[in-house]
Amino acid sequence: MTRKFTGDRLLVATHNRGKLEEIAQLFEAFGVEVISAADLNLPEPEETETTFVGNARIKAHAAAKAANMPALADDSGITIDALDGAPGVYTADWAMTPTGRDFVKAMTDTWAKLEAVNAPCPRKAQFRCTLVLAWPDGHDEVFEGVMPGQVVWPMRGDQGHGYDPIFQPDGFDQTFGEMDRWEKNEISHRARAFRNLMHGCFK
Ligand SMILES: O=c1nc[nH]c2c1ncn2[C@H]1C[C@H](O)[C@@H](COP(=O)(O)OP(=O)(O)OP(=O)(O)O)O1
Ligand SMILES: [Mg+2]
Repeated sequence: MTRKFTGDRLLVATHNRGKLEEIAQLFEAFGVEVISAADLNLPEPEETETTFVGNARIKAHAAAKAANMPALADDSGITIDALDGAPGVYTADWAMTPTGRDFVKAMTDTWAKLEAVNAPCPRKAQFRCTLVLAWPDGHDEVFEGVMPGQVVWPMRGDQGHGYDPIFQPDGFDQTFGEMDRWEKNEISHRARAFRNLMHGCFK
């Protein structure tokens, strides 16, 4: 039996503003208010696992225990076919520089890697999201969402966050970076995982 969430406030175990805004907007329609681990000054645990679900579990359980309330974590990233699924769980790491995250650099490097292997077009890729809802007693529920598409160049659009300007979802002419936040939030990997979460853990 899937455990239900019955509160009207939920802790979201993320330090990523872009993600938080999307998750808050998704919950808004259901009357659930979200607070983030960053707002509560909770520490950012190290993501030492090699899978999305493993890292989502680390973040969700750490926050649920620290705040003694249920917590939702999102671990996500892009998998690119011609790069054998990279960057995958290392999507955020590809943006790391000595002075913090630089996604223009990450997108430029990603494109250079695709050119280097002479990847045929379209350069198929998937955005993936794993959501873990964890309770302080150690129970958790896991939900996933995938949005297939292609990596495009040059970057297009200044909406969204992360790798949005180089990801064009299948069935659309715009990149995630060109879509307004409502549009992206209807079709994204995160929206798809969220729908599964609502079916599983909410009434
Ligand atoms: O919708 C998205 N649009 C563009 N890029 C995205 C998206 N969703 C994930 N991404 C990228 C950003 C980050 O480089 C990585 C997630 O890494 P991930 O560890 O799950 O998140 P994070 O470190 O940014 O925040 P936190 O761990 O505190 O939730 O994938
Ligand atoms: Mg992270």
